[in-house]
Amino acid sequence: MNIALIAHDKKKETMIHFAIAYKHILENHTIIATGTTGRMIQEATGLAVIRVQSGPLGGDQQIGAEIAKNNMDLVIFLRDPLTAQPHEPDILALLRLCDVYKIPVATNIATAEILIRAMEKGEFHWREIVRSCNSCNK
Ligand SMILES: O=C(CO)COP(=O)(O)O
Repeated sequence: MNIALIAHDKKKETMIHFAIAYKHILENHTIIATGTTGRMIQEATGLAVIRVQSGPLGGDQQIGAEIAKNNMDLVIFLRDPLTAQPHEPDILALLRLCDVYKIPVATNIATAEILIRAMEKGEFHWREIVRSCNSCNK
């Protein structure tokens, strides 16, 4: 499965703790992350991370493009709801695409915990079916 990990600055510490706690799950999947989040996860866990641009420089759009190609199976995007972001349109576009393509998306740590545990239990097998079936996306 392909998992996107993204965190705004005030949520990066939470994301690092999440990545450490669930390293045993994450290491069995392909991790794609925005620039700074990805670097910090790599440094803290040693996990292999595919890094795109930093969010404000287009990273959210790059991950959005993968969603539009139906290449993402889970998006964990720890947003900071209390700080204005210069690239707010990109953030909304990414989340909108998750809805368009029906991608499980967590925007806070509580939902992230539930989704990663569901993945651990093998409850994401339906995503393999959806990905192999183009007409399922219509
Ligand atoms: O801004 C972001 C998501 O909108 C995250 O980008 P960084 O991981 O590069 O900080």
